[in-house]
Order: sequence, then C-alpha cells, then structure tokens
Amino acid sequence: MPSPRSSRERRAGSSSSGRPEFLSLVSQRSTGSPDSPSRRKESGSSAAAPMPEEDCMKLNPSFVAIALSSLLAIDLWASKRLGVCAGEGSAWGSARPLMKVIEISGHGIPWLLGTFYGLCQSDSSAAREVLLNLLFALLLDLMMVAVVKGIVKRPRPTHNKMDMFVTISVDKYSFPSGHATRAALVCRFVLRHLVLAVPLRVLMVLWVLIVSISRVMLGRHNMTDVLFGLLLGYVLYSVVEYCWLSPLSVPALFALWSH
Ligand SMILES: CC(C)=CCC/C(C)=C/CC/C(C)=C/COP(=O)(O)O
Repeated sequence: MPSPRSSRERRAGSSSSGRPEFLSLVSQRSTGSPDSPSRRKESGSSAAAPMPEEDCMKLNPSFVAIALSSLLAIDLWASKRLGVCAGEGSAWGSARPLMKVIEISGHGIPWLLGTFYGLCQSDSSAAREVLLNLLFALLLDLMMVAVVKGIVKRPRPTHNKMDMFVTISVDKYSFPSGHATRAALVCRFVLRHLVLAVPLRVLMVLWVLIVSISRVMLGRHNMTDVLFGLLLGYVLYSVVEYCWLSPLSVPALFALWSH
C-alpha cells in the first residue's frame, strides 16, 4: 500500500509527524520555496538568506525526548544487570526458586481466592464490608493493569524466561508490573483497614519492597515497570477509598453476602 505521506513530504525527508528530519538541497530547489537559491537568483538577491529559526529548531530532537530516551537506556541497562535470577545459570540462579515463591505471594489468583474465601466465611458486617472492598480493589487493579499493558505494549525484557504461574494474554507485556501494582494497593489497603501490630505493619511494607525487587531480579521487568506499578497501585487505593462500597451505597451487593 502506498504510504499516506505526500510526495512532497517524502522528497523533503520529513517524518510521519510532519517534522523535517533531513532537508536536502535538491528537494528545497524542486519545491521552489521562497528561500531556495533559484528563487533568490530570480529575485536578484545575492546574499544567502538564513534559515528561519523555527526550521532550525525542528531539526533538533527536543530536550525531553533526549532525556526520556537516556532514562530508558539506563533503565534497560541497569535492569539487565539486576536480573541476577533470570535463569538457572544466572549469577544468583540458585535463588530463583525463592524468588518464584515471592512471585506467587503477589499473584492475583491467591489474593482473589483468599479474599473470596474470607468473604464467604465472614460473620461480621464490618469484615464483609472490608473484604468486599478488597475484592473490588483487586478486580479494579487487574483491569487497570490490563488496560495500561494493552495500550503501552512494552515487551518484557529479553532475558526473561516466560515460565510464570497462570497469566492472561496481556501479561506478555511488562509495563506496568501487575505484581508491584497489587502489592502497593494491598499494602495501603491492609494498613488502613486492618488493625495490625507494628511488626506486622513493617512486614507488610517489607513484602512490597521484596516483591518489587524480585520482579527485576527474576528478569520479569525493567525498573521503570515496577516503579510505575507501585505508583499506580498507590493511586488506585485512593480510587477504591473514594468509591468505597457500603451497605448504604450498594445494599443489593451486601444483601448477597448476608447470611
Ligand atoms: C478474574 C481474573 C480475570 C483473574 C485472573 C488472575 C490472573 C491470571 C492474574 C494475572 C496475574 C499476573 C501473572 C500478573 C502479571 O504480573 P507482572 O508483575 O508480571 O506484570
């Protein structure tokens, strides 16, 4: 199929965004722009007219683009170096089974099943309310991560071995880390709604850190996937808090679970 770019764009070497990447002298002459040498000759001017400042600026990639691509390059490089459990033969390959246990501790299935089971067993209305909201939080998290992964479509690091416990189709993508998102969301939820002793609260925060670090060590993710995942999970908790389900807001839902 012919490219939708116009022939003039192609001759001028502009990108699909319409931004000139190369400006050939020939193309300038043939397009007969007011600044082209042939035009200048025609108008009788012998001095070389300077290029408009706007055109010179367009030839340079923006500072933001350079900063972003440098950050991504550093991310890829550092994540590869930190992927010390990516395979059995890796530097810390012997720690891989432990990393995989940590991986399962942050997986969606145990959290969904555990919450559902708790909900069925709960005998107080307060417990039911908290567990129903946790279930809602976990489902919202799965949906949001799937949407972002489907939009961004960032492939997993090349050194990752795709041997993960139950995945869905979008899990072939890595941005953001579903485990990091869930860990941050669940941690905020638990710290806010469960009455826990201080050592258990500290353990909860440590679990988030360990799950997050293990994603990079296993080679599942780049660091930016995990950092964004943590941020997304943190923000998602605020959404859950905002939409908090209660017997007053959704009585029909609570009627389902009352014995
Ligand atoms: C109800 C329902 C659709 C359950 C699906 C549970 C499931 C298979 C979740 C996938 C969890 C997973 C493997 C996430 C990927 O985590 P990353 O940290 O590797 O992004």
